[in-house]
Amino acid sequence: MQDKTKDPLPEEILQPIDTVELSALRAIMEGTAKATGEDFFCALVSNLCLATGVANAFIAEFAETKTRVRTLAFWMDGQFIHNQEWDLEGTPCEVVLRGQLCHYPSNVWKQFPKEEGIESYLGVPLQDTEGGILGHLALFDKRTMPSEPRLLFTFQIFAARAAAELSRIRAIEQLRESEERFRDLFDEAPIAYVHEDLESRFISANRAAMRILGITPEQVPGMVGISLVPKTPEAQQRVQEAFKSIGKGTDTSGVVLELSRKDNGKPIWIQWWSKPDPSGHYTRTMFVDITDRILMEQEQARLQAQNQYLREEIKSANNFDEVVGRSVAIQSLLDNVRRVAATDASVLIQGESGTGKELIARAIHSASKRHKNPLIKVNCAALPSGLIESELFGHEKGAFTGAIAKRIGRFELADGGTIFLDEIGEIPLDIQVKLLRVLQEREFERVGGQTPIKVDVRIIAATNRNLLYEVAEKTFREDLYYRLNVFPLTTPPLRDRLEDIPLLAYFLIEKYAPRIGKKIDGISEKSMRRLQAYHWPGNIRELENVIERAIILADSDIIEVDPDMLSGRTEAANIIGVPNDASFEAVTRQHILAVLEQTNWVIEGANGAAQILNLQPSTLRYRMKKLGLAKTSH
Ligand SMILES: Nc1ncnc2c1ncn2[C@@H]1O[C@H](COP(=O)(O)OP(=O)(O)OP(=O)(O)O)[C@@H](O)[C@H]1O
Repeated sequence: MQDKTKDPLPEEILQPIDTVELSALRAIMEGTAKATGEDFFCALVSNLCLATGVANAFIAEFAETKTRVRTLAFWMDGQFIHNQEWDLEGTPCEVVLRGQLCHYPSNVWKQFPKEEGIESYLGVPLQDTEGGILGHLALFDKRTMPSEPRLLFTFQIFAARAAAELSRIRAIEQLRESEERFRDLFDEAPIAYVHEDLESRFISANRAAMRILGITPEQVPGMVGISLVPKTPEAQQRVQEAFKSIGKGTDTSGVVLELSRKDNGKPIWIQWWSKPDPSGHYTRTMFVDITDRILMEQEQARLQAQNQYLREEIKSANNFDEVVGRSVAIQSLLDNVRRVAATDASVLIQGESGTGKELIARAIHSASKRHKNPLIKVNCAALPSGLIESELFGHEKGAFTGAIAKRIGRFELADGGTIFLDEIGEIPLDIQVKLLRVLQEREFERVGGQTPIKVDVRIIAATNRNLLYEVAEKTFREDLYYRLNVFPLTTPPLRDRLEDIPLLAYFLIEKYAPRIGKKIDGISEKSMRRLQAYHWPGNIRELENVIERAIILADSDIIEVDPDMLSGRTEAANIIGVPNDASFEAVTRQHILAVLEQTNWVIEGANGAAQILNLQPSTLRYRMKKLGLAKTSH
C-alpha cells in the first residue's frame, strides 16, 4: 500500500453505542428489504458502505473453479462498478473462502502485496445451511479499520442473508435447468406424452404426441382427446375400457386404441397407458404409435380370409375355364373379352341363366393384368338382403346383433384383383347407393365402421335380368346402371348357336367322363341331332347336366341322350325351338318346374332340384318365389 496518508475510520464505529448499530442495521434493512436476486446484492453492498462508512464492498461467488471468484455486486467509492473476477491466491479473500471470517484492520497491502493501496479488509464467508461455502461478502478500504468493528455482528447477519439469497438463486437456477432438461426429455422423447384433465382436455403434449395425432402446438391447449376416437362401437368400447384401467396399474401392456388423426382423419392405432396425477385432477398419459403393426395384422387377416375364400373356390371350381364355341356369336364375344380385358373398365355381362356369364367374367380376369390377384365372386341372389352389405363391405365387431367378430368383406378380399357381382339385379336399392360410391370413389366403410377403406378393385357384374327395364321400373338405379355398363357384353343363348353343340358336347364328355370314372368315346348321331334340335332353356348348364346324366346312364363307350332327358319336351316342339311363350321368364319357369316335378319338389340334397339346375338352394328358392312357383301353384 503506497498511500500512507490514511485517515482512520470514524471513531463511532469503535464505540459501543447501540443506537449507531441499530440505525445502521435499520438503514441496511430498509435499503435491502424489497430487493431480491442481483438487486439485493447491489442494495446490500451499497447500504453496507453507507451505514458503516467503509468505502468499498462486494459480494462474490466462486467462478468456474474454487481458486477464482467473481463478484455479484461491487460498490466502490460511492458507486457501482462492473463485476470483476480474480484468482484467490495471494489475496485476503483466499482464507475467507476456506470458511473463516478475516479481519485485517490495517496493513493489508503488506501481507498481500497484490492488494496495492488497500489498508484494511473484512471478509465473511457465505455459507449454505449445510456449511458449504458459496462465496463471500467483503469490505475494504484505503483507511485503517477499528480492530474490533462494532458492526461486525450486523455484517454477519447480512452475510447470512446474502448466503440465503445466493442459495435461493442457485436453487432457482437448478430448478430451471432441471425443468429445461425435463422439457427437452418430454419434448424429444420417442414416446408420446400427454397431460390431460379429467374431461380429456389436453394441457400439454410433447412433440411425439403431436406428430402421431396430427396436431400443431397451437391446437394442444383445449384439444379433447376422446374427440379423436372414431364413433364405431368397437372403438368407443375400447376407450371406455381404457378409462376404466386408469391408475389400476394392473395392465402393463397398455390398451390398444383406435384414433383418427386430427389433420387428415387417417386411422391410427396407439398402445396407451395412463395414470392419475397425484392431485387427482389430471391424468398423465403416454402412448406409442402401433399403426404399422396393426395394419400389418389387418393385411394378414385379409390374406387369411382371401386364402380361405380361394381354398373353398378351388374345391368348387371345375378347372375348365375354357370358353368353347366356334359360332360367330361366341367368337365375337371372345373378341370383346380380349379387348376389355386389357383395360380396367367395369363390365356388365348380360345373358340368360347358364349361358356362361361367370365363365366370361373369369376369362376377362384371367386375361387382365390383375390375373395374379384373386377374382372374388359374390352371388347377390344367394344372400339374404340384410347380409349383402356386410358380405360386400365387411363389418366391425358389434356392428349389429350377431356381429361377434370383425369381418372382412368381399371388396377388401378383392383388393388388387377383380370382384364379380353375379345377379347384380338382386341388389337392394340402399346397397346400390353404396356400390355406386365404390365405383366412383373406390372407397367404402365397413358396416358399423367410420374409417373409409380404399380399394383397387375391378368390377364385373352379371345379370340375367333386363336391367334397363329395372331402371324404368325404378328398382335399379340409373346412375349405377350406366356406371356398370361401361362395356356391355351379352352371352348368347345356346339356341342361337346350335352349331356349337357338337363341340360343347365333346368338351363336356371329356370334362365329366373321367370324374364319373367312365371311358366314353362319343355320342350317337341320333342323340347329337336331338341335342341340336332342342331349344335349351337352361343353356349350357342344362347341356352339362344332360351330358353328365347320359354318361352316368351309358352302357357302352357311346352315350345316348333320350328324349325324356330333355325336360320332357317332344322333339317336334323342340325342332321349332321356340315354345309358345318364348319370353325368358316363361321358359325359365317352365324349365324349373320340369326339374322340380322330376325331383318331386325336393330342392336340396344330392338329387334335389338345386343340384340338377346347378344353382344354390337359396337362389333356386328365390327364383321360385319370383316366378310364383309353389307346389300347389302349377
Ligand atoms: N362357352 C362355354 N364353353 C364351355 N362351358 C361353358 C360355356 N359357357 C358356359 N359353360 C359352362 O356352363 C356352366 C354355366 O355357366 P355359367 O355359370 O358361367 O353361366 P351363368 O350365365 O353365369 O349362369 P347363371 O346366370 O345361372 O349364374 C358352367 O359350368 C360353365 O363352365
